[in-house]
Amino acid sequence: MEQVFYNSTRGSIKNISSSQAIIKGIAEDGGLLVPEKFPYVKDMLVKMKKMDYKELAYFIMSRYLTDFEESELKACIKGAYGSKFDSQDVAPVKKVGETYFLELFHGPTLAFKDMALSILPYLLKTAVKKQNINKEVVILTATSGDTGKAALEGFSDVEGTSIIVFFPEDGVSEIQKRQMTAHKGKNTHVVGVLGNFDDTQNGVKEIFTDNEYSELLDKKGYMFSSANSINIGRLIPQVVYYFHAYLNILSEDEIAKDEKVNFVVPTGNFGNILAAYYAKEMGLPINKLICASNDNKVLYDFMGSGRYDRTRQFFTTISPSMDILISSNLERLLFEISGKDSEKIKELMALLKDKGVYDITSEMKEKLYDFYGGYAKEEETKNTIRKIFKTKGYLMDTHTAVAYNVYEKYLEETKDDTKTVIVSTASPYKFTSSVMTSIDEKYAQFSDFKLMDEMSKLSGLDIPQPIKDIETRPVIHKTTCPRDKMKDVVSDILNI
Ligand SMILES: N[C@@H](CCOP(=O)(O)O)C(=O)O
Repeated sequence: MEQVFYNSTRGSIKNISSSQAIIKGIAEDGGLLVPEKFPYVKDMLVKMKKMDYKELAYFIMSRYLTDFEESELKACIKGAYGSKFDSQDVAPVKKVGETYFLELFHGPTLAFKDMALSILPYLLKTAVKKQNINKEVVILTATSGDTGKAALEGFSDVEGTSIIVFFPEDGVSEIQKRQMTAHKGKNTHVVGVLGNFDDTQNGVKEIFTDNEYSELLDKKGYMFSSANSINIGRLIPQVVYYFHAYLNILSEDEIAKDEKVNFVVPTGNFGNILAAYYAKEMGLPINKLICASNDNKVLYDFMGSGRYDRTRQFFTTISPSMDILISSNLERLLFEISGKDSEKIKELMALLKDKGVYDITSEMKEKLYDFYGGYAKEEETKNTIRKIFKTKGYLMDTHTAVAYNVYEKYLEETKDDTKTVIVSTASPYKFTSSVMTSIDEKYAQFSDFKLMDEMSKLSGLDIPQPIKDIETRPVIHKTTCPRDKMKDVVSDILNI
């Protein structure tokens, strides 16, 4: 297999191995680590058709994680995609009307983050061993709702690691919050930040790139890594399910060999849709990557104008995992469409930090051709949930509904009849109140927890096992902190 090395988008790191990249999480210059090239596998799609999820995961991931031995990577995959998923298929594709839903919420925390965070702890542990590191790895995570619980689940009681999750105290659903604050695990810490997700993510990134603090940590026997999609070890496992979805539809003869499909991705931090872009670069026949936003439509505006402008009102919406104005992984796309120009990326990221706004060049904008941006207002999201449930009997969560609504607008505008896959990122059970009141306002009188039963009665879907007893689970993690005290909280937790 051809070796693939990793570079920082901002130029300070060149040619490190995949295990080094996974351990690092983010480069010291604040840049993100990217593969130097994309392995091309289009000619092998027919061969891949016969693979189950684990075989496919090995096929794709082994082309990126080239310093992992076959036995090491296979062990990671086996550990990750087993009994914790409630579907044999791991990521089933459901046809609803003429559209396909790629359901990524069958893992232990009911969101797509499980697809990568089930395997990241295994990859990290293997990488640490390969690099002969004998420090405790502290996983710092910022979450707008879903990553946090998936990371806690993945890293709980993993030897040689501890995990600290920061979430916006008032910016997640009740069920998301309880999933995190009631989480058990000796090495886990959960902290509510008195700010929004951008504050939370910026705070974490500042800690990561504080070199003096890293030195202190090093002396005390610790090192940081990330469970967010800034870590390339989060992103690569996500590429797999785009192939899986395509091959699934191909096997069902819904499309012909080499026929292109569209993917519609509810987007916040840009990791999920970037994984689809990586799949396209690897030769997966993709027509459009439809980037769906909620009222925090910074990406929609960017796709249309080439101007990224985070200086705007931040909205707390019913699709909280997408309430983000600084979309981390866009930096990786900018790097690709600039012709891997790290000087340009440094300039744009400095503008983003200092002024909150940057413009890409017209050449870069042309390369956004693969993408289509759209957004759904709150009422549109609610109407979509109600309409699709009433007309097709399919119950979606709020994030998936944003994607579906944007797809309807795309269809209306383009009349594109390419087969389309909606990426369904979370179970409706994580957002019971928003989903149920979309169907009928009468549900507004019940709490999120009580609505789990109502949802089950209405939809005929069983309450997922991992959250059955969530209402009565005691809250263990009660710490909150202002945005500018996050580093102090980390120091307290680590006792340094
Ligand atoms: N939507 C995310 C925000 C963090 O994104 P990530 O993909 O970088 O982990 C969440 O639910 O926490």
